[in-house]
Amino acid sequence: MIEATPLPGVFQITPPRHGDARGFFSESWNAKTLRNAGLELPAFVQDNHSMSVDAGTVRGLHYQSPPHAQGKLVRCGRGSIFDVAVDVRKGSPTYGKWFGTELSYENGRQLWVPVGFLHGFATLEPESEIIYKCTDHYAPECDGAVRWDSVGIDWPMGDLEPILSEKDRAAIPFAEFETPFNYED
Ligand SMILES: Cc1cn([C@H]2C[C@H](O)[C@@H](COP(=O)(O)OP(=O)(O)O[C@H]3O[C@H](C)C(=O)[C@H](O)[C@H]3O)O2)c(=O)[nH]c1=O
Repeated sequence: MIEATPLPGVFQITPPRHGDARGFFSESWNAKTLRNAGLELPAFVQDNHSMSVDAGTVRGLHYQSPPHAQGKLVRCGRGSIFDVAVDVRKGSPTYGKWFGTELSYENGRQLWVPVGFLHGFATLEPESEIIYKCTDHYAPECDGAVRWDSVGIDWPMGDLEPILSEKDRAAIPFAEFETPFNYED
């Protein structure tokens, strides 16, 4: 159900699915179940849902700086994505290191991305949807972006042409990024 990753603090979570002749039921998030499994997540205050029409859509690498930094619990409701977290906590032993994993409707896997990490994803199928819980509200004045292709992430895009927003096309390279996050926070 809960798997550690090479980035301390980032976890993969796969809630059980109860199948029957109609399909399945799953508690996609249950604070008590996670607490009993040893994972205490901060409170969530906002749910987001985005749909990307084409495979190869890249959203990220994004963050919100303090005082509205966000932890995110990400899942894929339709299709599949390659979801990535990058450690950007000054002083962290894994600073600049990334972890990526496939989240899909099929595998039901989720990724917990704590405060202090960049988050981004690439869609692997058309009309892929992500649904994610955030630990702080949207604060455009705190919104930041780092170029998706400037961290050395091994995106599984194959020959897909990346589709980016204007904001993401104009994002700064990681080498110029000054993180607002500290490891001991
Ligand atoms: C994030 C956000 C956006 N918006 C509005 C602002 C724009 O008018 C529109 C699209 O925003 P944006 O292009 O920033 O959306 P994404 O590129 O999907 O950004 C998100 O994608 C990456 C992967 C993330 O982890 C963040 O949650 C977030 O940065 O939605 C809102 O109204 N509320 C929000 O919380």
